[in-house]
Amino acid sequence: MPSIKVIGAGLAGAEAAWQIARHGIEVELYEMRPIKTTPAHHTDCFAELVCSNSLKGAGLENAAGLLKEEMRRLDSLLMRVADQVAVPAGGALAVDREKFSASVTKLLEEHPLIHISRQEVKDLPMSEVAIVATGPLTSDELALEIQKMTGEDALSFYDAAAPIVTLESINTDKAFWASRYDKGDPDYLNCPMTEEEYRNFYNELIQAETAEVKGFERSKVFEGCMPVEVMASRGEQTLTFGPLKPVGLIDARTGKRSYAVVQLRKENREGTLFNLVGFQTHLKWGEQQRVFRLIPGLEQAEFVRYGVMHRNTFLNAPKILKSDYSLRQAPNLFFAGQITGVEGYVESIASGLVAGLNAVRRINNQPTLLFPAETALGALARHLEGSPSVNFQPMSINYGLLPPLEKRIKAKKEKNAKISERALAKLEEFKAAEGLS
Ligand SMILES: Cc1cc2nc3c(=O)[nH]c(=O)nc-3n(C[C@H](O)[C@H](O)[C@H](O)COP(=O)(O)OP(=O)(O)OC[C@H]3O[C@@H](n4cnc5c(N)ncnc54)[C@H](O)[C@@H]3O)c2cc1C
Repeated sequence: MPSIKVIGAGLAGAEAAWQIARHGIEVELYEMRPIKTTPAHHTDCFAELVCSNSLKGAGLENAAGLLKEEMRRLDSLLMRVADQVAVPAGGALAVDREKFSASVTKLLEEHPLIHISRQEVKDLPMSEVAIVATGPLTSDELALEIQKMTGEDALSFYDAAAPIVTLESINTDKAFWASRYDKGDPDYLNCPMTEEEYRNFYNELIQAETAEVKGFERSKVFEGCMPVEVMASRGEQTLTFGPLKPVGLIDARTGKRSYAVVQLRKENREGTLFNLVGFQTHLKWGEQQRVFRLIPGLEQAEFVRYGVMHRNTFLNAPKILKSDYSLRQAPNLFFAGQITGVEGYVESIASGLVAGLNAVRRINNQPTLLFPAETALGALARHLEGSPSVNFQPMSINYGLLPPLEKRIKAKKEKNAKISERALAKLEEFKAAEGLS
């Protein structure tokens, strides 16, 4: 009996394994947890939701809702289980995370065609048909293998996030509302610094203790999400030409420009939370509180989230993958999930579904599938071809062709429902033509 290897039983791998098995093909499913875990996972279950329990919008007038509906129509296991364990969440599909992953695990474990090995895979299977779905936290050794194989020297990057503070804890006697050059509404809160205050802040910042991030190298951070302390270490004035630049920010109360300004931007619609713009950081949490409270106006700041940094492994998909999720240089090897550059739970599951179907096609010597561009699945797959909205940055790659659809969704719900209707009709046509059930 031919079989297909699936490496990683996260969201993409679990869905891919199911799709393969339901086509009557044996699956060897490899998962390294609990023998080796990742910094984000907490359980040994498959398809663990590592952070939020939301699978985004449920309605058909939004892109994520359409993507989920298309998956249901292709007998997605994860969608079926999600619907069974849904919890009330307004217009979103949210799930009981424990029931969700426990149920997926049980169904895969009980499937007669799925053989599970709890072990870390360290080599890429080159001769047989296989899917790599090891996620943004792919184990180091395998990541190195992928890097060697693809020749990419930019497989692994680090994402950093800025801290968030409450509005009520900001001293608005010191901070002032304005947007740079008075463009648009004065939506930012600005904390002005004198030269002395800046120097004091700068000296504390460059000496503050950072949290340890295994394997972190400064060279592997995108300029766009460079931690503030790393940027500061380039020179005393770097921040005043970067996130703390004072140009175009005049405090109406004094009519003057300050030596440096820290800007805070609304984090939520209610405007009760603000993030420190450009303050991505991996300082220790206690140090974040100590140093950032030196900023005038933030002396009493209450931090609802501290800045964090995590590894994010992904491929330069437009360069090395085909839009059927296979590797250009090794067509039997497919990639799925966040490692391909897709962002989010739902998108990871969807890529696993399509990669699973295509691996089946490959082993049966049939041409692989390319879903029509009008469908959400087709739009998602096209991010692999490097459609214009795709750039080589983690967490910024969305649906490829879907943003225009999403824009239209905002404009008119009814119109969007029609777009979705057409997408689903196209999907049904495609299913019939390709003999998909
Ligand atoms: C910290 C964090 C928070 C996130 N929060 C959200 C969120 O709230 N909402 C959202 O939509 N998206 C979120 N994402 C993004 C993304 O949707 C998830 O990471 C998603 O789980 C990706 O699915 P995946 O299948 O690609 O990877 P995963 O679900 O991570 O699955 C990969 C699996 O492969 C296993 N594995 C790794 N290496 C090996 C190996 N060598 N051998 C065997 N097994 C291996 C891992 O143990 C894991 O089980 C988050 C990502 C991170 C890192």
